[in-house]
This record gives sequence, C-alpha cells and structure tokens, in this order.
Amino acid sequence: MFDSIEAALQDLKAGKLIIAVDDENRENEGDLIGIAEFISEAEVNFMATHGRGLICAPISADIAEEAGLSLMIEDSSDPYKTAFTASIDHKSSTTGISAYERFRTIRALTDKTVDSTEFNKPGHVFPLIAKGGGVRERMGHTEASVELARLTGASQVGIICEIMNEDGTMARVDDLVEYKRKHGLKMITIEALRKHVENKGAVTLETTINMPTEYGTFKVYGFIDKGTGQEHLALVHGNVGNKTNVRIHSECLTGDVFRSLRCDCGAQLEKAMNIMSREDGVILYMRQEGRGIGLINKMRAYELIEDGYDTVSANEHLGFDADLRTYDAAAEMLRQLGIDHVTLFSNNPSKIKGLEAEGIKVQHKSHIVESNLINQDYLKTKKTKLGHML
Ligand SMILES: Nc1nc2c(ncn2[C@@H]2O[C@H](COP(=O)(O)OP(=O)(O)OP(=O)(O)O)[C@@H](O)[C@H]2O)c(=O)[nH]1
Ligand SMILES: [Mg+2]
Ligand SMILES: [Mg+2]
Ligand SMILES: [Zn+2]
Repeated sequence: MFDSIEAALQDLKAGKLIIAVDDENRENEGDLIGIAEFISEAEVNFMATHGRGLICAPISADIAEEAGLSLMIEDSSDPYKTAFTASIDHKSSTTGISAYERFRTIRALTDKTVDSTEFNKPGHVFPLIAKGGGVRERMGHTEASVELARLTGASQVGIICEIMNEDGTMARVDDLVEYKRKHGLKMITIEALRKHVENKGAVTLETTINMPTEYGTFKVYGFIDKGTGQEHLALVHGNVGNKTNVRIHSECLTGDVFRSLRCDCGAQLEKAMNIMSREDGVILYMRQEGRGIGLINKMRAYELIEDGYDTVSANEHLGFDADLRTYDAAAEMLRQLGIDHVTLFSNNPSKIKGLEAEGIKVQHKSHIVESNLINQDYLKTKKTKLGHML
C-alpha cells in the first residue's frame, strides 16, 4: 500500500507529485505534495482538478523571513496550529489564480534572492511556515513537504493540497489506495518519513574482531546503518586518534573481489591496505555498490557502456543520478571511532565535501593508481564529468 521514502524522493525529483498521509489520530488526511523547484504549472493544475483542497506553499522559516512573511495570527486557535502567513501573489500576476500564476508565485519563493517586494498581499497562494525541527517536531504536511524538499537537495519550498473525494468528503486511506492506483502516484506516511529522517546516517557498532591479512592485522568494526540497513566495516590498523589516515572505499564487488579491469577499485583498495598497514589508519568499507545503485544496476550500466554510453550517462539513462552516495554514515562511523580530523586518501571532491558537511575536518591526499588499457575511458569520464582529481 505504501511506497518507500526513497521511491517517493525519486518521483519528487522528477517533478511528480506524491501522496502523504498523516496519522489517523491527527487530521487523517492525504495531501498531494510536490517540490516547488521541480514541479511545473501542470502539477498545480492537477492539484486544483484532482486534489480539490487548498493549494498551499510550505516554506522554511529562513525563506519566510527573506520573503517578509510572518504568521497571519500569532495566538492561533486552530487545533492543528496550521502556520498560515498572509496569502501572496507574485507581482507579475494578473488575478493570481490560474495554474500558471500560482505556479509562478510558488516558484518565486525558491529564487536565490527572495524579498518582500516581489509579492502582493493578500493573494491566491497560502504560504505556511514549517517548524525548524521538521517532522520530528510536528508531523504535519507542512513539515513533511519542506523536509522532503530538503532531502531532494532543493530549496525548502513545497506545494501541498488536501485530497477531497468527488462527493465532497475528505479522502481516507481506503479512498487513497484507489486514487494512487488511478493516477500512478507514490504514497508514503509522515510517520515513515519521520523514521527515515531520524535514522538517516545513524549507525550502530555491532561487533569488533581482529583480522590478520597478507598486509598485517586489522581490527575490524562492524556497523549497521539504521537508515538503510546496510552493513559497513571499519578496518583499523594501529593506534588511531585525531588526524588519522582514512580511506573511504565504496564497495565494488567486480573490482574488489574479481579484480575487474573495467575500473580502478581493486587496485585502489590494495593500495589503501598497503598504506594503512605501513602508516596506520582506517579503511571505511562502505556498502555503496555501484555508487549507490547496487550491483545488478551497475551491471545494467555496464551493458549500456558496452553500447556506447559512459559511466555517467549510463546511470542517468537508467533513471539514477550519476552518484547517489552520501557520507553521513561514514562520518558517524569515524566519530564513533573517536576521529574528527582526517587525512583523506581520495581523488573524489564530493567525498571531501560530504565529510566536511558532516563536521569532519579534512586534509586531502590523492589516491591514484596506474590505469590500464580498459579503464582509460572510465577514468577520463570521472575526471571530466564527476570532477575527480586525476
Ligand atoms: N554506477 C556505476 N558505478 C561504478 C562504475 N564503475 C565503478 N563503480 C562504482 O564506483 C564506486 C567507486 O568507489 P570509490 O573508489 O570508493 O570512489 P570514487 O568515486 O572512485 O572516489 P576515489 O576512489 O576516492 O577517488 C564503487 O561503488 C563502484 O562499484 C560504473 O560504471 N557505474
Ligand atoms: Mg493538512
Ligand atoms: Mg575510486
Ligand atoms: Zn569498481
């Protein structure tokens, strides 16, 4: 009946709407949700035609401030404390109500520079101010849509509209199952979104062992990523403390185990094992196979590459971003090992940025291995399209 948060995020990024239902004990309503940066006027029209509730634009408190919007009523007597501001129209509007004009108004809230002079008040779009703590603080559609916008990396502006049945009553879960099928929409619960947000990047240390290898003996820490259920390892050699040597290695079964020459992963892992056993340090072995798309999808990408795609366009042709990896779990593993300052062996600028965004201090060392005749195009694409320092 319900879809995963990941599946919903994929649709939202593609500019589609999803359905989010709240608690039976709360409003017990299903809202259509979209992300302002990704939708077009067609989604506003869909909301007006098939949602038939009130079309609102949830925004973060920061954007509200920039746009000069504050609560319409400070001491609200609404039991749900819906955080309406004054309604707005973009200045370019005529009457403000057409799908295009409402879209234009909502889209303007996502602009890099927003200010109060861009809007007429009152108007036909209803901004709502989301709580800073997101769905952890309030389980409303307002917070859910802003949280979803944040998770897609978009500017924190959503668009929501309640779903009303054709007979004028509010749609409940039974009605929504049929509605979802009819319109081909993904459906999530706000409760599932809250769990997703709470567990994102959270890892628990489950087990610690000694692992003698050809390179020396490593202490291996086994973690479980509570957000994804993935099992990640930290291989530690010697005493580590601050300013530790660290290699973050994403799983590549074909390269790491079978030593496929299509990529440079196997050789990079071997180089890291050598460095850490000589100079002490940590290898984080992250189960982010295929830059996060998984083994079988990576093989599908390889099929496309055999037909002339490159490593980036193949991912995109399959409907994925070029690189789905995040480094929040890696950062949390480092923190649990007592490390917040690293010398990172990598050629990948997004690994550096990803760790820094999580509050880890990063010094950088390159981690280049010799190329072979087969992986040259692959490495060239990483340099030109993914910005690898090769
Ligand atoms: N989708 C996809 N993934 C690939 C392809 N070739 C290799 N990979 C994956 O790319 C990832 C490479 O991991 P890393 O070596 O840790 O990361 P990197 O981006 O190369 O960065 P550095 O090695 O640190 O410079 C692994 O998850 C591989 O499975 C490909 O053609 N398509
Ligand atoms: Mg609501
Ligand atoms: Mg690599
Ligand atoms: Zn590889």
